[in-house]
Amino acid sequence: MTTDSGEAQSRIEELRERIRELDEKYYREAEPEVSDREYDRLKEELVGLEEDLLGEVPEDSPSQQVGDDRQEGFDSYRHREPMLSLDNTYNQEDLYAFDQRLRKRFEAESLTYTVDPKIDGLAISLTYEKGRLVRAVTRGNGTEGDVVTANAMTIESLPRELKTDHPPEVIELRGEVYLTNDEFLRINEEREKNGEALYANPRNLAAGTIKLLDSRLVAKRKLAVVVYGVGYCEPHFLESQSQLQDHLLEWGLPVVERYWKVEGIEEVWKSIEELDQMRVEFSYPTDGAVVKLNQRSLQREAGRTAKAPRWSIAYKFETEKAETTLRKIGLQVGRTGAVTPVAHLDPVELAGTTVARATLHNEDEIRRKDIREGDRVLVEKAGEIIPQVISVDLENRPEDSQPFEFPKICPACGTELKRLPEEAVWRCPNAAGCGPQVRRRIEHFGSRACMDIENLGKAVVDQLVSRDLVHNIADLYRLKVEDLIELEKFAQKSSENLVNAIDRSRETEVWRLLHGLGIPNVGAGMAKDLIRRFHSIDALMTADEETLEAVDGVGSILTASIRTFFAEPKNQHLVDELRDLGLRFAEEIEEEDAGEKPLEGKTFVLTGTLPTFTRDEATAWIEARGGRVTSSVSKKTDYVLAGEEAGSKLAKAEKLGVAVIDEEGLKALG
Ligand SMILES: NC(=O)c1ccc[n+]([C@@H]2O[C@H](COP(=O)([O-])OP(=O)(O)OC[C@H]3O[C@@H](n4cnc5c(N)ncnc54)[C@H](O)[C@@H]3O)[C@@H](O)[C@H]2O)c1
Ligand SMILES: [Zn+2]
Repeated sequence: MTTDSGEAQSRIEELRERIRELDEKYYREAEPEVSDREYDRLKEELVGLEEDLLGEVPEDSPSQQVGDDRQEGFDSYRHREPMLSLDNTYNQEDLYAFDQRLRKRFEAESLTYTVDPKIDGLAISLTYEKGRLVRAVTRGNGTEGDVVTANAMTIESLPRELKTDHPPEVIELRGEVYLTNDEFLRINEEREKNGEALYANPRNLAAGTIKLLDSRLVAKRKLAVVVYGVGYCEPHFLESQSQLQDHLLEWGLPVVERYWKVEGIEEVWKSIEELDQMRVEFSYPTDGAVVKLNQRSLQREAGRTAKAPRWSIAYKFETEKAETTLRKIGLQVGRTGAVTPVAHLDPVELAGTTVARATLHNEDEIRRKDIREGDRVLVEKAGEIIPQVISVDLENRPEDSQPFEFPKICPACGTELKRLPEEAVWRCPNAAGCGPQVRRRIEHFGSRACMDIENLGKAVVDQLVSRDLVHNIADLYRLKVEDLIELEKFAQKSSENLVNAIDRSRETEVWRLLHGLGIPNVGAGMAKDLIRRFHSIDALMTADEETLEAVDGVGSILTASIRTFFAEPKNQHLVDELRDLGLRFAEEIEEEDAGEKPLEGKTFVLTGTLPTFTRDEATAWIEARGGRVTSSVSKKTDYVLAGEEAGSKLAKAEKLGVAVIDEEGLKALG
């Protein structure tokens, strides 16, 4: 092997690994690390190298696979027809080449196509049997997806029945679940008020929402859907894409705002340009156009690859970019000690706003792109709120430029930074003594989303910390009126008010205290769920992994996060101090719970949708009677409580010979 091909080989390996990593973040966690444009560029590079070096693109390359969105906690369903991805391109030549391939294949002068907006949401398959909606399933790995029927049912515009007297026996329709731009902004604003992390864009928020395990939470976010395709239909009667569009409309389904049926690729191109002009007016985010061969018979003949149909292509619109100079790489210390690099830029206009800062994500990202202070850089904003640095102009790099060395000590307190092997971030471990961390923790603790202590704002916290009056949240409860009078803008009355407000917070709801502790990944909603389940901070502290993971919405990251927090001696000490200071640690438990324990020692697993109980309610009911609920079926499971649409867990129970009961059966046990 020559050095060149050796280099190409190692770049291929590197790209494959990176793409797998980004797929995991995007599809399963709904938290992309880079913009879509940047991801697509990496894929383009990979395909190019694979073609050059190997002569063809191997089927098991991540460039040829449909990203997998399946998650724990859902039953799975096998699509009658696979749900594929689409080949995509950002350039006109590829689009014309697509047309040329098809014309050659069919020996035709010109072909009829449809052009749709490409909605930036997530794909969903909707099965109607005899006209009735029976199932909604995510794309999953293309062959098998997660059943999300209950969540899809919260979508107001999704008809339960097709408006026709002659519905097909079975039809699997394909569409996109999305959030309008307005709803996205509304939810993020609310999250900001509550001190919760913001979502990067509507697509990720929609993807995260459809996968919530509690449909009542889904209902609070107004998901919407648009239907644009068909996977399977019995009997086969649809002859073209345009005929399908007519039926969708007639059946009362929400369809794309506008679609074009045109002759030949020139017309396709014109429609795409027209779409690009008008799409700003659409209520949903779009990132391109989807071109489809109109005739179904030709579609079938054209066939598909493992990843995408050969009769369709997505043309994606470029995102705006701007070039500027990166002056300095700064560091920010967050509430949980994460140290994030930030690019300080010469201000530049981008997509209607002035950009002076851009995120650099983490050390690996800086190294990967070899970003240095003084570089000319390209920044872009692709549906995301925060701009990113996408590349560096290596040719115009100043001669004296130096690679960026990620600092080894905290810029705020000088403590040596730590990086866990499974994490990409460096953290300052000095939670108790690092200025910005201490300030942000105390601010967070006093905020409306936590203890709701009036007048304990940022300016006050800054003074308390810099005057050495407060070093941690427990110190707040030791403050005296005399201490506060010394502060700027404080007098006798206002000092008394603050001391009283702090004092009153001792009695507040327990979830507020839990949220205020600042455990990474535990937001207000999660804190409520945890307290509803465990009733006290102490019970949560001693809960084992299995019990934690059985709580709706708690996965392995959250479990690790909670257990790591309470395992830290400094945090244990803080919790002890708060207890001694008289803060409320436990909710009162209803009478019922103190009574008999007929389910003592019994382990349950829940699956499917129950007729009257939600999952949380069923869990609480079982626990109140001494039983335990866990997440996966094993020989140790005593009962599987199965509702409608129960899937793989039920099958497993039957295989292991575990007793299966329904809600009635459960009530009979208690
Ligand atoms: N930022 C990241 O880290 C990251 C990671 C993985 C994937 N991605 C993004 O996701 C893309 C790959 O995702 P994908 O496989 O879902 O492909 P895709 O989104 O490029 O295209 C296929 C999908 O388009 C959707 N679609 C929307 N409107 C449609 C219409 N009118 N007709 C037909 N289909 C329509 C369907 O859901 C279909 O599954 C990448 O190109 C990239 O942009 C980003
Ligand atoms: Zn520090």
